[in-house]
Amino acid sequence: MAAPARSLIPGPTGRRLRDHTYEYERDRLGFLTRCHEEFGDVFRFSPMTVVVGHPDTVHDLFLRTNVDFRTEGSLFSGDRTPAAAQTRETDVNMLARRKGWRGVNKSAAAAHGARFLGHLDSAVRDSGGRAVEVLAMMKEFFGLAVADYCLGGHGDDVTDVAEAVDVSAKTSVRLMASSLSLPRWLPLPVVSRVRKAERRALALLGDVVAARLAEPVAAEPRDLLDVLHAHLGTPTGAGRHGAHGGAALDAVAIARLVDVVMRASHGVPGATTAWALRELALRPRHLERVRAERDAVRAAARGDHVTPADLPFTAAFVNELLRAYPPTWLMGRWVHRDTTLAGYDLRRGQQVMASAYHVHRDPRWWHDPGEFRPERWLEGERPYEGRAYFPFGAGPRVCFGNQLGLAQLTLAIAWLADRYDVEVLNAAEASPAARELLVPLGLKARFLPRARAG
Ligand code: HEM
Repeated sequence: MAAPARSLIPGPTGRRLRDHTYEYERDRLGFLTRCHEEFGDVFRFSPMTVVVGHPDTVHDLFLRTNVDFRTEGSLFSGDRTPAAAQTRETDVNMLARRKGWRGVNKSAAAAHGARFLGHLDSAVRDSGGRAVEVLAMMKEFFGLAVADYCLGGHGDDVTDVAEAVDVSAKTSVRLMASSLSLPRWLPLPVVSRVRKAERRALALLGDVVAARLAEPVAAEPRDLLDVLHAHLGTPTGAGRHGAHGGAALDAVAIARLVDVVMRASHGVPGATTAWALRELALRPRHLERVRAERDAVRAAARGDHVTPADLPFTAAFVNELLRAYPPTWLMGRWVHRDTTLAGYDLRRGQQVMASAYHVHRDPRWWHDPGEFRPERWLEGERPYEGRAYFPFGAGPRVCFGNQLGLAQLTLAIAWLADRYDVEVLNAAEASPAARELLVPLGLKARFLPRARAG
């Protein structure tokens, strides 16, 4: 017989919540490391926040999402009945996954891949050899790239949407980054700014969606919008997760889904590219291998036609970046109904967090986790025990763009290393900053064209 669940979760005591929050805000990674060492794989950070650190528990949490746990719905949808809005968003999201997965990952990704490096080329050229903030530059570039993937083409309307989503995501960061949950309905100036930016992004997106829906359905989807267009009118609640009748997929739901995709990926691949440039600057032997691999493809007379499969070292380098510096380092779920996890009782409304950063560096599951070693991914065996690697999350809400993200990162890093000498001005100082994403804060670089680029 299973042991009864315990209700008392260990954790720092004796101080008021505010003190722990202060300590956490001063050094988020260090605070969680210390709690983990002292209290083990399940600890309480505040009465409403629990942190889990064992990979099996993390996966249990992820796999039970949409049933016992929920991801946060759109915070800023303007809807005052969050539960209903969340159910609707979950249904639409799950429908897009069921119907669009194949198209999203193959046909639309191939069409997008052909345009992707052109966007990167313009972004780097625009910097004109001047020192730039790498994070800002890469965030903007990937924002445009994801807009292209979702909406296709280079039209001004797509650029306007990318900019509006960028403003909306940046405005909301102040709320999202707060470790204290603010009631979203409070009439605070920051909440109304967030809502205004969100409404503008949705209005622009609505125009692009309406224009596309007026066209005939494309035979081969060129982008995510084509995939969704083909399923206009499909009931969203018909699947396993839609227990609420499921209104038909309509233009509003499509615009919101595209908005979610663009906002969920905001800054994420950009952060990993910034880490890549920092690591390549600190470890020239990795740079040499990335370049040698790209040269080998050229020598095999395939010129510029290169796929991630041609670049195994660069792909391993990307895996190692996502291990050592997972951009979405802390993932959370809300308890949707009273339940148990890892033998502890949880109450509806509590939040459960899992740190990929800590699991990815736990010596119980990894050899030499402190070493940055891409080769570990090329040695034949999986380089970790169990389920100790989850830079994209897992379960029904696993990252929507995981394959796309890996392909984009591998190609972008190989392309940059091949075409440019990237002079990083402060690689050693830009150490991990655990904000809403894990980033090398303040990283600056100059992109100088290489004489020998092909
Ligand atoms: C370095 C690349 C990327 C990383 C590391 C990453 C990571 C993640 C993570 C950790 C989650 C949360 C998963 C969970 O809670 O279980 C997530 C969600 C998501 N990602 Fe990504 N992501 C990346 C790129 C992208 C791209 C390029 C797109 C868009 C095409 C994208 C779209 C999404 C969406 C829509 C969600 C929300 C899924 C949902 O709530 O159902 N991501 N991503």
